[in-house]
Parts: sequence; C-alpha cells; structure tokens
Amino acid sequence: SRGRKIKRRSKASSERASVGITGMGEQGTSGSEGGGSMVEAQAPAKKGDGRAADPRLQGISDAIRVVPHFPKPGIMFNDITALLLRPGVFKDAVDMFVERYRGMGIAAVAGIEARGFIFGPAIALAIGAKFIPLRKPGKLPGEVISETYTLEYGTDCLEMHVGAVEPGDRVVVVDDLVATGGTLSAAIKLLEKDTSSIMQCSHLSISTA
Ligand SMILES: O=P(O)(O)OC[C@H]1O[C@H](OP(=O)(O)OP(=O)(O)O)[C@H](O)[C@@H]1O
Ligand SMILES: Nc1ncnc2[nH]cnc12
Repeated sequence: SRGRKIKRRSKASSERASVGITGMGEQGTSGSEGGGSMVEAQAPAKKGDGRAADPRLQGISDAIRVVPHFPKPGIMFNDITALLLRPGVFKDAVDMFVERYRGMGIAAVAGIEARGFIFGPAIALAIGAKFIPLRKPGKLPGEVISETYTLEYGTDCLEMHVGAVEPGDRVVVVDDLVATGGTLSAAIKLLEKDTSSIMQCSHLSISTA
C-alpha cells in the first residue's frame, strides 16, 4: 500500500435538503425586486398558494447530500460538493441566481469565503459584474475592513479590501447557505461600513426541515 488514507465519515442521511434561491431586497429602498424577505423563496411551493415551484429546485435539492453530525454532533451538514459533481445541476443553481439578478444594474457580486466563491464568480461573469471576495482573516494583502461574527459552530471573521465596492454600486452578496444568519449579516455589515452601496443578498437557501 502507498499509505493513502481514506477517511470515512458517517453515512449521508436520507433526509433531503429543501432548497430555494432566497433573496433579500435592497437596503433602505422600497418596492425593490426581492421583496425584502429572506424567506420568500425558501419554502417549497404548496398547492394553491400562488407560487409556482421551479422544477430545477427538486434536482438541486436531491443533489445536496445531508450528513448528520458533521462537523459536530447535532449538526445536519448540507454538503454541496455532491451537487458540484453534477454539472447540469450545478448549472441550474447558477442559472437561477443569474436569472434573478440579470438586467438589474448589479455592479458587484460579493462572494463569502469559501462556498460563496464557488457560485459567486460564475454569477458575476454571467451578469457582467465584478467579483469581490469577502475573505477569512489575514488573506487579503491590501487595506481591509473586518467584521467578526458567530457561527453555528464557532466564531469567525470576514474581511474585504477597502475600495473594492464603490459608492452607489449595487451589490449582491452570494453564499450557499444561511444557518444562523451570522455570516450573511456580517457580510452586510462589512459592505455597509465601507460604502453607500445598495445591496441584495442571495443564497442557495438550504434547510433540512
Ligand atoms: O448562517 P451561518 O450560521 O453564519 O452559517 C452559514 C455559513 O456557514 C458556512 O460556511 P463556513 O463558515 O462553514 O465556511 P466554509 O464556507 O469555509 O466551509 C456556509 O457556507 C455559510 O457561509
Ligand atoms: N448545517 C450546515 N450545513 C452546511 N454548512 C453549514 N454551515 C453552517 N451550518 C451548516
């Protein structure tokens, strides 16, 4: 044997993630696309409630592996790496973000490290926006602003280069998932600290409920 170790974790749960592309409307404006609600697209459409479910959501949900008790007991981990192995489903997920934000005059897509870096650049390129990495501490070489936040399993910090966002830029914050919301709200605070930018927030909304 060449000594290659394969670490086996507990089996994936048969539970499926419930998925939507969830968005929050612009800060400080009214009547904007997105409607100001973090949950508008999160729940699967129920019969007769007036919302048509996008047929792509089922495929996206099926492609996300739910791993119980990772990285800690009690956490139902939504593993998007399984989705990334399926190019058609990965494309569906990116396309749904792009369809939501194309033509809205978005100047920047800010992706949250690390999983926001998986979806963010593809979305930015497709809508003709710049991509801004919101990074974990100590990774950016220029002048930064920071925001510390609480995670479902620990604390962390996000940093952004000063000047990456210009005043008045319309910015979409992209990530894969919201759990406690700590990461997303830290990203919003970071962007609010630096600029008079107008924000939308969007993520591949996943819940195991
Ligand atoms: O809503 P919250 O409770 O803040 O949790 C959501 C965040 O947690 C995950 O990232 P994580 O910090 O695990 O880092 P990673 O992307 O580097 O894996 C996920 O990608 C979100 O960014
Ligand atoms: N339940 C979860 N699954 C995947 N990533 C997460 N980050 C925080 N909570 C998570």
